[in-house]
Amino acid sequence: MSKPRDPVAGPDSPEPPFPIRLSGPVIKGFGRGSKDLGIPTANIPADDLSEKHPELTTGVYYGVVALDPKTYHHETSEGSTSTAVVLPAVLSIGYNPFYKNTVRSVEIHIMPALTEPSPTAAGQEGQTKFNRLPDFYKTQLNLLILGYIRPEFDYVSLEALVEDIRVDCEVARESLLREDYKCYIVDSGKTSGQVGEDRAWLVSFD
Ligand SMILES: Cc1cc2nc3c(=O)[nH]c(=O)nc-3n(C[C@H](O)[C@H](O)[C@H](O)COP(=O)(O)O)c2cc1C
Ligand SMILES: Nc1ncnc2c1ncn2[C@@H]1O[C@H](COP(=O)(O)OP(=O)(O)O)[C@@H](O)[C@H]1O
Ligand SMILES: [Mg+2]
Repeated sequence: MSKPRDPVAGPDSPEPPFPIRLSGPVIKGFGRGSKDLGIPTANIPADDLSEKHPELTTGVYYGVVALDPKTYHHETSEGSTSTAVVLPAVLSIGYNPFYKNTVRSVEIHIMPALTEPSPTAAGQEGQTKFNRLPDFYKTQLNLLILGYIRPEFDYVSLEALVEDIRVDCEVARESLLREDYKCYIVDSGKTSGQVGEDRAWLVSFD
C-alpha cells in the first residue's frame, strides 16, 4: 500500500514564485479528460511558458481561475452574472507520463465553489463524479497559480491515475481554504496591496 498523502500542500501563505499569472483561450486537448477519466480539464496554450516562467517545473498545482463573462455566463443562485466568478482549480503542467505526450500541456480542472460540498471528498459511494460545467471552449481563461502539489507520475492503471487526481482535488481544496489563499477567491472589496492587484488582474478581460 502506498502511504497516505498530506491533506494540504505548500506553506500557509503563497511564497515566490507564486502567484504566477497565466492566461489564454481554452483550446481542444486530446479529448481524454472527460471520455477516459471522467475529469474534464480546460487546456490553454503552453507556448510561452518556458520563456515567461522557466522556473515552473512540470507537475500538479493548485490555484484560482476566472472565465471571461462575455462568452461564459456563470449561473449562480442569483442567476447569470456579468462579472467574472473566481473558482478554485487544480492543474497539471507537463507531458502526462501515463499517456506519454510529446508536447507539454497546461490542463485545468475547475472545482466547485469552496462554499459548496466537495464531490471528490473521500468515502462517497460509487464512482467519483468530478465537477462539470457547460463547455466553454474558446473562452478566455485567467489563472493564478498559488502552490505546488506533486510531480507528474506514470500509473499502473487508469483507476490509480483517477484516484490520485481525486486526492489532488481534495488537497487543492484544503490548501485554498487557508486564509491567505481564500482571499484570492472571496472578494473582500480590498483593492490595494498585492492580493488586490492579483485579484483585479484575474477578473479583468479585454
Ligand atoms: C490535477 C491533475 C493531475 C494530473 N496528474 C497526472 C499525472 O500524474 N500523470 C499523468 O500522466 N497525467 C496526469 N494528469 C493529466 C491527465 O492524464 C489529463 O488530464 C488527461 O490526459 C486529459 O487530457 P486532455 O485534456 O488532453 O484530454 C493530471 C491532470 C490533472 C487535472
Ligand atoms: N470543471 C471543469 N473544468 C474544466 N473544464 C471543464 C469543466 N467542466 C466542463 N469543462 C469543459 O470541458 C472541456 C475539457 O474536456 P476534456 O475532456 O479535457 O477535453 P479536451 O481534451 O478537449 O481538453 C473544457 O475545455 C471545458 O469546455
Ligand atoms: Mg482537457
